[in-house]
Amino acid sequence: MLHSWDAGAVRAAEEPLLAAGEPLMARASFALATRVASLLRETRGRAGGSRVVLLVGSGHNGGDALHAGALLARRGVAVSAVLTTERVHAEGLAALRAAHGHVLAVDHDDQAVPDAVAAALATADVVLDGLLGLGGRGGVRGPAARLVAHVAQARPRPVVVAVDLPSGVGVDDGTRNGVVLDADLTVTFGAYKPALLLPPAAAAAGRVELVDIGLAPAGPPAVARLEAHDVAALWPVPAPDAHKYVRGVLGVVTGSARYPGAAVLTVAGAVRAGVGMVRYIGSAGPQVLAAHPEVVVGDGRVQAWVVGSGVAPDDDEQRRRVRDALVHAVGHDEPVVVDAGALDLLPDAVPAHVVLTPHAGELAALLTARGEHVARADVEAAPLAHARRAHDLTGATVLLKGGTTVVAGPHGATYAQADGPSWLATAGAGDVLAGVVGALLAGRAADAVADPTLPAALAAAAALVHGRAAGHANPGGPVTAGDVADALPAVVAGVLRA
Ligand SMILES: NC(=O)C1=CN([C@@H]2O[C@H](COP(=O)(O)OP(=O)(O)OC[C@H]3O[C@@H](n4cnc5c(N)ncnc54)[C@H](O)[C@@H]3O)[C@@H](O)[C@H]2O)[C@H](O)CC1
Ligand SMILES: [K+]
Repeated sequence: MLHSWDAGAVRAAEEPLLAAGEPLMARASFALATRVASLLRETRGRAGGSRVVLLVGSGHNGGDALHAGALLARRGVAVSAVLTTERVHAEGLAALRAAHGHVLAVDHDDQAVPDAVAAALATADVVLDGLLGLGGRGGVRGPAARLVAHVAQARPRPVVVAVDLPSGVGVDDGTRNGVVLDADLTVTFGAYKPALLLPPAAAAAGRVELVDIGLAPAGPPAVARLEAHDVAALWPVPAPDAHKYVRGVLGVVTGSARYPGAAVLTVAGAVRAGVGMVRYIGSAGPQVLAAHPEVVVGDGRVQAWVVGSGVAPDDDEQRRRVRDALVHAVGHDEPVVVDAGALDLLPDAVPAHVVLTPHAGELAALLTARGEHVARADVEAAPLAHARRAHDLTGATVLLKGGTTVVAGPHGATYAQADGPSWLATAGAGDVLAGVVGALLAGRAADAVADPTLPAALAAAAALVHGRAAGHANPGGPVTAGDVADALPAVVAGVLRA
């Protein structure tokens, strides 16, 4: 599992170490310089003779960049530091000067990037972004913002290495504030920060390498990301004496006359993820049976539910069945996945074993219906904040679908899963995901009710398997929702071997 800690927790962890005189910045900058040197060797054959430009802000992040620059300069790299403020880390600047690094400055009042700076950037093999780190508040401003825009537009673009974090991201909430310098590599110190896992900021980080500088953040992580072996530990694997009823029966109230395919796909997700049995309720029975003869059509005892995928707003009969299922599920402590056309039927307050699976537009509508006036773009700009808001307002566990799927549950349980290719953004993929979440809730229904943080972990596990199934179905190319479902058994088997 990848864990990330917010700025407050990282600072709390660093405090006693700094008080004890531990050389944290020396460790960080040494690791940074080592990584940049090996990057230069990979791209240019050797580090000596190459050119590195440091973008330096006022804080310790700039200090890291300056110290790393000094170390690189001593290895024969031509290093130029661009100071974006008069107030930069004094010791780092002295080290760079002593190593014969070149120092340039941008004028606060000058609207343009000075020629000398533009020339250094034009020939740089690597640009080190040391503008803002853990202490960054809001976007990059002033001359630093002009520099970032200049580098972002440069063609060819130099390789960008972010120091600790890409400058301009919201460290704890994963937002992007104005111009952000997209990095190819981020070398981060001591612990992952939430922005390195959360959308949309995480996309700016490129590859992330974590450097151990001796920090041990305490308390629960802010955001986690499951890996295959975590999912293996969560997955309901049948005991040797299992039969279909103990493995979990899933009630599925999805699809409508207008969207029968959604019923077929939700069921496909559930049966291929390994649920014991599916009971389908709705008008798409014939289509479901044609595709999945193992399904039982009609009412009966279930351990968990999936409701709403492909339920058209004008299908009164199916909406009544959804409402009945929701009332039954909440009243009988049965976990339930509430998708698409069922989201507007959600009761005001529900337990955490009710798992909502909206996309950004649906989450905006759900919040707006509860008086928040949120647009889809607001959700996309700050997915975690909105998923958490929806959890706070409803009590439900919220899985927000997107290129990176964010899950927010009780007691701060938060996951960000980025397991699927962009090809997964295809019609019906969400229906399959709802089925996979349902299968996991049915298989671990009693646990999911007893431990309110478990539904979030199960939802994240479903997102991992669903994302990987898309990659497995057709590596590097397009997939249909049906292909994703078909790939599930092999992906689950692979995950269980992890
Ligand atoms: N975590 C650790 O144990 C270690 C961290 N290191 C590095 O230190 C930075 C954090 O340093 P800090 O000085 O606290 O913060 P910043 O470098 O991000 O700079 C803050 C600085 O900038 C000003 N500021 C804030 N927001 C803006 C803005 N939008 N525009 C302009 N200026 C802004 C603010 O007032 C401060 O003066 C961490 O990321 C690591 O890189 C250590 O080197 C190793 C140990
Ligand atoms: K940075």
